[in-house]
Amino acid sequence: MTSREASDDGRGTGDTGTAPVASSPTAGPESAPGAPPTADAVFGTRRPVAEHFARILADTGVSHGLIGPREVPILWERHLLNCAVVQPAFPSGAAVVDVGSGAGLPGLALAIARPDLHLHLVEPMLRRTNWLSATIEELELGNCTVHRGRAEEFHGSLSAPFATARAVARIDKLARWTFPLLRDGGTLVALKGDSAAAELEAEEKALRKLGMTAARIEVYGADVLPVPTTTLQLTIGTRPAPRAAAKRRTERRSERRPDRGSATDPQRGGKHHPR
Ligand SMILES: C[S@@+](CC[C@H](N)C(=O)[O-])C[C@H]1O[C@@H](n2cnc3c(N)ncnc32)[C@H](O)[C@@H]1O
Repeated sequence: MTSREASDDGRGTGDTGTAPVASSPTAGPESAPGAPPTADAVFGTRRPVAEHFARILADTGVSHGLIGPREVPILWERHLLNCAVVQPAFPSGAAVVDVGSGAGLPGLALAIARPDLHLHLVEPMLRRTNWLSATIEELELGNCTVHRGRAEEFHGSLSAPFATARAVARIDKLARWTFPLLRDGGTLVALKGDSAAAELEAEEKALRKLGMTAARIEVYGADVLPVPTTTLQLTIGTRPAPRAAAKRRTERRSERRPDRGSATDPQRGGKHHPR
């Protein structure tokens, strides 16, 4: 991401169209590096689509400021493979919310590798959502939906059994943003790298308060990448329905204060029931 784009959320520009991605008007396309032989093991028959995505990233991904030009030579290892190797974390047919998708990482890499998944790409910046929509169209991906906005804005309206994110926020903040997007028993698969164990240790108490019931660290791609991808996977429990939760809170309160019943409770001695 460029620093200019980092402070520009694109709102209020009135630009709701789809950005062209096939070629950049201002810069010549950077040439995407060829796919390494390991791409076959990760993308299988979808390798040509992954190669097409690599070309788009190297061209309009750079000229639209979604990735830096210095990322181009390392597109496969650092981005496409780094993200797509995580695919075993998701069971067949699962819906996955990618929070802070940016240039479609990990969302589009997963959608390409696994056409059985449905990826919901959540991203607040207009320039990025336009680029994502145009890229999805160009790659003819039928298993992606783009949602423009911050993750918090979708609490209560978007939910899935899985969420994922890479390079978006520390795990405690990410959990606050993503747990409400998970169905009961759902799992956040956060691509974290070396910081996974330290972040979990530092935030475990806070994460349990937020509803985490299990956590594990899984490493993917050791056979295909010089630096494999480390994920922190946090599973949440079953949340009580809002009405049941409110009832339970009321019961707990009156258990704690047995001398204080309701205003019309003869035990309470309120004005409706003078002694
Ligand atoms: C450093 S970029 C990472 C992009 C991509 N995940 C990757 O690994 O290349 C962080 C992204 O998170 C997005 N973001 C920041 N806050 C967010 C929020 N509250 N909800 C959803 N996305 C957010 C930003 O707009 C940006 O695209």
